[in-house]
Amino acid sequence: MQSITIRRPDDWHLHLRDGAMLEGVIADTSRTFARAIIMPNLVPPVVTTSDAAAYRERILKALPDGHRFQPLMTLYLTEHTSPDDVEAGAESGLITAVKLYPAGATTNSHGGVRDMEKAMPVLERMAKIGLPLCVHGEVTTPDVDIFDREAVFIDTVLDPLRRRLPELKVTMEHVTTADGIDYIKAAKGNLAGSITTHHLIINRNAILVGGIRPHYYCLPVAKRENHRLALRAAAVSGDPRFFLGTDSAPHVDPLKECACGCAGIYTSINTMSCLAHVFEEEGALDKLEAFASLNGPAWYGFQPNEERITLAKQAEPVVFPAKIETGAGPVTVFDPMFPLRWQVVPRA
Ligand SMILES: NC(=O)N[C@@H](CC(=O)O)C(=O)O
Ligand SMILES: [Zn+2]
Ligand SMILES: [Zn+2]
Repeated sequence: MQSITIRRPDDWHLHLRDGAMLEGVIADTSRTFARAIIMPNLVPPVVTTSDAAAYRERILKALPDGHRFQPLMTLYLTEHTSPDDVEAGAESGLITAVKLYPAGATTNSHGGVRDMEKAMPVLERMAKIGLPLCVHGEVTTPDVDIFDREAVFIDTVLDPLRRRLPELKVTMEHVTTADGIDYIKAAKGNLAGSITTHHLIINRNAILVGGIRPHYYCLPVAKRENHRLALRAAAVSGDPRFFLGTDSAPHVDPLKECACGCAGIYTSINTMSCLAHVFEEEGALDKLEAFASLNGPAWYGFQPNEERITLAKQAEPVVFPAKIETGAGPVTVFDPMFPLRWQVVPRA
């Protein structure tokens, strides 16, 4: 049987939500991942250091017995965020990054930033203390086509910001375009990108061909095939600027299967199986560890995990549930549309 052993992976972009949903999903991450950057787009969002401390406690309380997992907390950047609060959070080790959501860009982002000028004092402080900014890189102006929003964000928001504050460390999260990959590769430093599992597997046809399929709808929306291929090439390249951020984003099925469905794909439970498949297909299983376990910690200034996990290739397809049941309701699991054979060997 073929198998591969890598350092325990981390997830550098994860939505755990709160309450019954948090309790229903956390084990799917903590079973496999040692750490994750936790997105702050709750309702209401995690905006202050004390909000983040309280949310961290709720996450730790929801952890199943015997699971060791470190939530890395982020703050949701608003036009009123206090630079001193951010600095205090970073100093204490509680805060790993600050998250920029352009207002209206995605789920629960209405309180995000409208006028970048108003966020400059916080961004300047972050540049000074070396705290990374994570960005949802899409413009929200209605005249920009939804498939172009990432590329236009790079030109009109990200590049001007990086020219103005070259010392600021920026993570372009869930990169979905060749434009994003090229922009990161061309940067002289202080820029990296996370890539999701699902964007390595689906292109926009998955959402629209043969009927509208809400469980393949997420933001940034999946793009054309040439973009998917560019993401794959970057992910399997070993280039330290690219790493895994699953963006696993659970919504209960009724909120996805309706006239105006939420954006988000749930991949926590089968991400490593999907990734091993993708990396094997690309002839790059030897680069899986860099993507899932080494590049992320190096970028965020952590040591890689000492513990290892083993993935074993099974003769028969590995079956994941079509849905998980949570106290908040059922959540459909990402279906990669091919049989999965790689399985994380359970801890002894
Ligand atoms: N990715 C998504 O489609 N949805 C995320 C928000 C986000 O990461 O943009 C969510 O919170 O549901
Ligand atoms: Zn996002
Ligand atoms: Zn996200």
